[in-house]
Amino acid sequence: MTKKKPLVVVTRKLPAVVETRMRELFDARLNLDDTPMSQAALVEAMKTADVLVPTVTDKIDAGLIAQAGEQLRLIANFGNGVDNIDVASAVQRGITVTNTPGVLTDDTADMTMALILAVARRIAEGARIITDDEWAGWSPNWMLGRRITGKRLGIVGMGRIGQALARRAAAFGLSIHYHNRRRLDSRIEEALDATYWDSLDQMLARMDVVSVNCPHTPATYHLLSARRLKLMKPDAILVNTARGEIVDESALSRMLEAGELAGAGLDVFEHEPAVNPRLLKLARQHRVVVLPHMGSATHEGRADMGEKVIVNIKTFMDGHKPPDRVLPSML
Ligand SMILES: O=CC(=O)O
Repeated sequence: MTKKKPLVVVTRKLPAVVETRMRELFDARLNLDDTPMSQAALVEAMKTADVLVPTVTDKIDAGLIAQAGEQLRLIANFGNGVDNIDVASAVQRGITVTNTPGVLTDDTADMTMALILAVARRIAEGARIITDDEWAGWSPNWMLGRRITGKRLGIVGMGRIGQALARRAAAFGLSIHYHNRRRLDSRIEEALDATYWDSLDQMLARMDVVSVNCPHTPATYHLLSARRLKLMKPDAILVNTARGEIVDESALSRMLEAGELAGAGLDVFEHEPAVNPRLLKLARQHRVVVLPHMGSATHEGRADMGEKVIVNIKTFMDGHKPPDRVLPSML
């Protein structure tokens, strides 16, 4: 007798190659027109699915998890960050949670480096000048940015993405500094030629560029608070490709408006897809470069993320521990 295929509800449209494979392996309920699921549709999915595949745009909170049917055993997130899921509530209810680490490391590190360069070298502003037909010709004192070679980069969160950024930034001549919950193994630290700062406050005060690369958890919410942002040098740049909630956006806007910080590059925001109007104004004045949460957005990355989701579901359904299980203790 053939085993009944698990009912897998996917909340958003995924790459075609992923959806095709999901249809072969599972009783897959796909979101073909990619409209984000309503709360009612999410509740229905929780009540009927064996496996839910949400993304960063779905808030799977304790209230929703409390409505899960008995059969829901796995939430296989299409994404690395799991701050959209109340992992502790899920696990308490016997639901396993998985994510997609590793496959978006390089793409996100690339985008972080791109934002550092974009802010320091005024790339978005220069491109706009051309497309708005405002270029009157080259001149020695025009569109001057900041040299990044020889400057100090402070990485907040030295996991996979932080380390991938460190390798890229070193090639651009930046010296590498980091703050992390746990100090890296000395061999890794040496290979990266990275200086560890036990005190985030002290590191912030000495960096020319600060990059946020830690996960968003209750412990990192507003980690870059008004007080900490004020520690940064006025000619420093802040870049965030992790999660908007880690930086106090209002405090950051205030400092940029007051000229207490040179610039910022932001791929993520506190209330996505809404962007703080003050940040938008700053972006129009070219003191901030803003991007619409596209750090991991490559064709290859999305296909790889889908493959990870499939492997997690398949392994779990075959009765084994899925490779990317997330436990509350990891957060
Ligand atoms: O932001 C994207 C992710 O966490 O996968």
